[in-house]
Amino acid sequence: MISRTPMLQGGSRLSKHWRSPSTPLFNFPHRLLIIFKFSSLSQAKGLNSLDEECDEFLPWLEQKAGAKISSVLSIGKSAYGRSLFASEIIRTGDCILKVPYSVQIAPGNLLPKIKALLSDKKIGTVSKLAMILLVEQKRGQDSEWDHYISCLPQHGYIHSTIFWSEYELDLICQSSVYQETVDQKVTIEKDFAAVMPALEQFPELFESITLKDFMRAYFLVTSRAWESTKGLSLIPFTDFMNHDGVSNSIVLFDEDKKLSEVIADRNYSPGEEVLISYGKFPNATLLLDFGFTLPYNIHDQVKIHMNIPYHDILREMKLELLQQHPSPTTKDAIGFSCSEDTFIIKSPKGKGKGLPQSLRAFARVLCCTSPQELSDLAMEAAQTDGRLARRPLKDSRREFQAHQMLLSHITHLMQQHDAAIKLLAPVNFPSMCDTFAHRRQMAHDLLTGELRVLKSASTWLKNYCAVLQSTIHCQNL
Ligand SMILES: C[S@@+](CC[C@H](N)C(=O)[O-])C[C@H]1O[C@@H](n2cnc3c(N)ncnc32)[C@H](O)[C@@H]1O
Repeated sequence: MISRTPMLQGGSRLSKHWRSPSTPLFNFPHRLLIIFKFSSLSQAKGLNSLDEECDEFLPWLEQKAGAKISSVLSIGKSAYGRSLFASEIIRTGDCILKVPYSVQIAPGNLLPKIKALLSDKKIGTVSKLAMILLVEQKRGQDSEWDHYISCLPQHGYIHSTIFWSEYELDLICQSSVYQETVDQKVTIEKDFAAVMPALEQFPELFESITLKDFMRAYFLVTSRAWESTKGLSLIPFTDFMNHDGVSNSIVLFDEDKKLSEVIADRNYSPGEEVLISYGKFPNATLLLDFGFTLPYNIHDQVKIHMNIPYHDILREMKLELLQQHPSPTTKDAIGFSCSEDTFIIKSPKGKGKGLPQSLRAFARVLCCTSPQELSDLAMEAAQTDGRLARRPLKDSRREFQAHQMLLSHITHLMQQHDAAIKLLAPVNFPSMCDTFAHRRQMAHDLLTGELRVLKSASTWLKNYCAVLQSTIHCQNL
């Protein structure tokens, strides 16, 4: 989520931005063991047990910070792994935790000798943070972060698609996540190659660290770090909070007080799992960067690619026209800019159709059949705000053809998604191993979410085409 400003964003009162021992020292009132009342998500998932492995975590972190971090939250286990639970009544607007920057892990924490080796601009901040995790992990109990590092999930609990087998990945080959996963793995491999000199120079710190270890560390960063104006950082304790797609609580950064904090967006009873929003992420992002999906994600979207075919004799002219009149850059849910032939269809909100202007403009250009039609588009752009084919074409017949072409492209994608989803059923086959069943379920969530978005775009296009058809019919009378 990192380089893409995920858990990394926010919007807030503060600065604005974008994840053992057994003595029960816990600040968890014993009465809660008896009076847990679960509701909402935690109830639905039937959860919360005390996390004894983490009993000493909060006292350790508070001691390290020299400050109280939270008096209303306790660490427990939920269906989503570790999580934070209300240990007292929490009311909307309460500040539930404050984590000083001094106990956050940022690339600046790298040992100076390693920092110098990693100064190469090609090595991203995610990889640098990953290196810190690897160094600290290697130091074991000698590490000042041992309490934290030993609480981080191990391989078996990680389900990002970068860890999926080829067979598992094939389940989602209809989704852009497939290619994004391939690309992400290439990036990680390149970064691993780039950090190799550091690994080799300090065998005492990095001996026997494999690409798989590096990938896990990389994933831990993408799934648990936040980006703020001060850069990327892992925020212990805060990163035990799980994601709720409709929560309005986000992690806030107070530059003056040099701390991160979270404000409750609703009331919680003791024992309830306290959730935050990592960002308005579609399942595609949740799956790749965090290794989970939501069964129904209101932020779902579909990335589609459309090209001007090589056999189109107007191809060069069309490309030139599109380059001269670029549409506003398409951004995906996490603010990543998409290339000119990639378009994002979103879940429609309110009256919105979810289809981006840029895609409709592209379709209008694509459907031009003569140089004259193309120069009409250029003229129209010059007469308005300079954007190409932003408004409906004056010629309803051409407008109809462009949207009909879009409709048939989307219909084709729907058929492919539909077929892929059918192959996934039944999702919970008794003989399937847990990991595979879980990943199939996530593939199912991803593809059904994308299909839902495609269907709503298709419905809008059908209606629009029907209106255009009747206009053409009237004009012909
Ligand atoms: C920032 S960490 C949260 C703490 C984490 N549960 C743990 O055990 O340390 C993010 C990870 O929690 C899990 N997670 C968070 N929200 C989830 C959700 N709504 N559904 C399923 N898994 C979730 C995913 O494994 C994700 O990679």
